[in-house]
Amino acid sequence: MTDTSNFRHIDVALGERSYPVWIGQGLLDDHARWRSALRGKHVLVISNTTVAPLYLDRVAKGLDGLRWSSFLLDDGEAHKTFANVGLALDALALLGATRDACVIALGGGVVGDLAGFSAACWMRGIDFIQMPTTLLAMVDSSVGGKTGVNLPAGKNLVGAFHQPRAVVADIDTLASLPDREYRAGLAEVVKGAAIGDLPFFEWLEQNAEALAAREKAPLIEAIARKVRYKAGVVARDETEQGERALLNLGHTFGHALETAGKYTTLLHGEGVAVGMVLAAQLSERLGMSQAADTTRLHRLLTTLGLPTAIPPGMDPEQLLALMRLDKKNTAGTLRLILWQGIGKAEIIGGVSDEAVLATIKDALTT
Ligand SMILES: NC(=O)c1ccc[n+]([C@@H]2O[C@H](COP(=O)([O-])OP(=O)(O)OC[C@H]3O[C@@H](n4cnc5c(N)ncnc54)[C@H](O)[C@@H]3O)[C@@H](O)[C@H]2O)c1
Ligand SMILES: O=C(O)C(=O)C[C@@H](O)[C@H](O)[C@H](O)COP(=O)(O)O
Ligand SMILES: [Zn+2]
Repeated sequence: MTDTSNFRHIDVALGERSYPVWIGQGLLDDHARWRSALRGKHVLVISNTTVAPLYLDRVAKGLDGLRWSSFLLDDGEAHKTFANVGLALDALALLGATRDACVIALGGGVVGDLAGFSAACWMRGIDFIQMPTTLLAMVDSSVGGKTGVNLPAGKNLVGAFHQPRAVVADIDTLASLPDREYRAGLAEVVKGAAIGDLPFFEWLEQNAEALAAREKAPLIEAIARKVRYKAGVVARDETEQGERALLNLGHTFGHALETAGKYTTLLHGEGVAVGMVLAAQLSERLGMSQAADTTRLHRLLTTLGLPTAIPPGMDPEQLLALMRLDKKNTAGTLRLILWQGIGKAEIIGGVSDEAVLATIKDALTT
């Protein structure tokens, strides 16, 4: 059952489509709570071959009396593909899922993004519930309704905004999460603070060692603060007409680094960590921010055990070409989230290729 002392409830306020984010211990077994978000009789649980053996049984116990099946992805970013969306839709067809069916996404961000997109596509949109099992998915990907898949040409190039009905973040599942994945999740926590919450950034600096050591109290506090921050941004700008783009700090560089490394070199959160440092360095080059802020960002990421340097062997021109396919760009110009210092970010258009290339080349040589 849910341990109430560590329980948090945060709403994503979107009118009739508002939904709760429940954060706590034992939530996968709190069937009455999450079953309240189910409407029909059909459920497809989408997970992967690593997470399902660990946690699917606990979810399955809550599906008594329903018609349900599961669809398991192979593990890894390389499987966040259109082909797998097709197979997930086939699984919904085989189940006979009607419009009141629900998809449950049990896993990290890869599972959540693909499951959410499958739900958005089936019969032009059915319900889904996020059950994130990585730190990154708890603090970021399960909240806000960005769903989608990668193409060989780049990350997340196909997708839809489709909000979940509920987010069930059972932090007990983090016990089995490898350290490297845990640290990658912390990068998206730092991002939220770096964009728009100076007091949170200062709190992270004070609690960095405890967070790196996975201490429970600061961890719950960090998850809740990041989710509350993101929920506010999403409520104000659901479809990224303005402010929401700031959540992309570090991502134009980061996605290019992930794609260039064929998803085997850097995890998403690691790409975001390196990308935030590059965005800070580019901002300095353009006279928008101070070296002292870049140093603080660098120090916090390092204390949390995150990479801050471009992996060896990356080609600056290839990275720039990948950055040109970023969704924030407009005809002919690169638009990036740049940094004005801790807690302040801005979307800037017309960034020159020269400035981006010089930033990447400097980072590769220092
Ligand atoms: N939609 C959004 O707003 C959004 C936000 C951030 C990231 N993303 C996307 O999320 C993805 C990254 O998500 P991620 O970092 O969770 O990666 P992931 O989904 O690949 O999960 C990381 C690894 O941890 C394993 N795992 C998951 N839960 C586990 C557990 N409890 N115990 C043991 N192993 C576990 C997975 O099998 C995988 O190997 C990327 O595709 C990224 O683009 C989306
Ligand atoms: O929720 C958002 O908005 C984000 O940008 C969150 C990011 O951390 C996340 O990686 C997202 O998937 C990036 O989206 P994209 O629009 O750059 O594909
Ligand atoms: Zn991200």
